[in-house]
Amino acid sequence: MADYYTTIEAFRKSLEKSTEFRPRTGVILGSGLSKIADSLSGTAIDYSQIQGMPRPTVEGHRGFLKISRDYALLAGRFHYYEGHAIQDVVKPVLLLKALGVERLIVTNAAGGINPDFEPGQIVLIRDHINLMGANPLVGPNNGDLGPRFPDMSDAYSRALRKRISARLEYPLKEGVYAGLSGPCYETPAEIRMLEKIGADMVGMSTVPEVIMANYLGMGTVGFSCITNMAAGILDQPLNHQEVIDTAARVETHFRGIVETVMELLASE
Ligand SMILES: O=P(O)(O)O[C@@H]1C[C@H](O)[C@@H](CO)O1
Ligand SMILES: Nc1nc2[nH]cnc2c(=O)[nH]1
Repeated sequence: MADYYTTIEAFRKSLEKSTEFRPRTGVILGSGLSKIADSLSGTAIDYSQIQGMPRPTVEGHRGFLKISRDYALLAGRFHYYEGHAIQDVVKPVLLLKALGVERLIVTNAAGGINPDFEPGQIVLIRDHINLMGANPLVGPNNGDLGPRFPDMSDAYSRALRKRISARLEYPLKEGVYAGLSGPCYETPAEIRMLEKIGADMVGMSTVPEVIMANYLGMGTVGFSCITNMAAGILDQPLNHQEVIDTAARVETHFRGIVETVMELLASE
């Protein structure tokens, strides 16, 4: 495994110069959702000012950290399909760890497989299926950071999900997120397979981040914004513009949910 301990220490040192905030809650914002970070007060730190932090290359991922007393928001993640090593894909989580974050909210844009879902809907992630073909924990393990064989049976904290559902005015549907490497969207046959193995939505991120967060002992919750129905469900082609447009259309609604959850976690 990459020397994650050294990476976390390097981030800690780099951030010491730019912020004194040490929030307990971290948020990783998915495609087209970075406006949430604009609307919060705090210090903005561009990834270019953080030593060792890669630059995002995908439209909708801007590449800055917004930090306040209670929250650290990352507007920009790294995807395996961009050509980043899987050890770099998890750098946002390592950065949050360096700040002392204990709870993580991950968000993403995803294609809906479950026919009960529709574009624009926000779904609470109950579990995931790792079909990335990679795992950030492969390699020698540093037992000071986490166990060799991490348990993944509560990777999306059941307790936190329960509290979130109780706090929101209406319950969110829950679903299983299948994480594939991308960058192709799926074929209709692949979507039929994913449905059979229990996936409700499909995307190209989140899974490596949640594996790392779970390994490092962060309580994690995740939200998918269903930006499109997955391939073959509707008789229409898929494209990233639709993903960005749908995320933009429901941004205020999504932001309301994420902010409520952030307040809930900060008040504990
Ligand atoms: O970063 P997320 O998972 O929100 O972005 C999804 C997956 C791809 O990057 C992109 C495909 O349109 O949206
Ligand atoms: N893999 C995948 N990722 C997405 N991100 C947003 N929509 C989709 C989709 O349909 N498939």
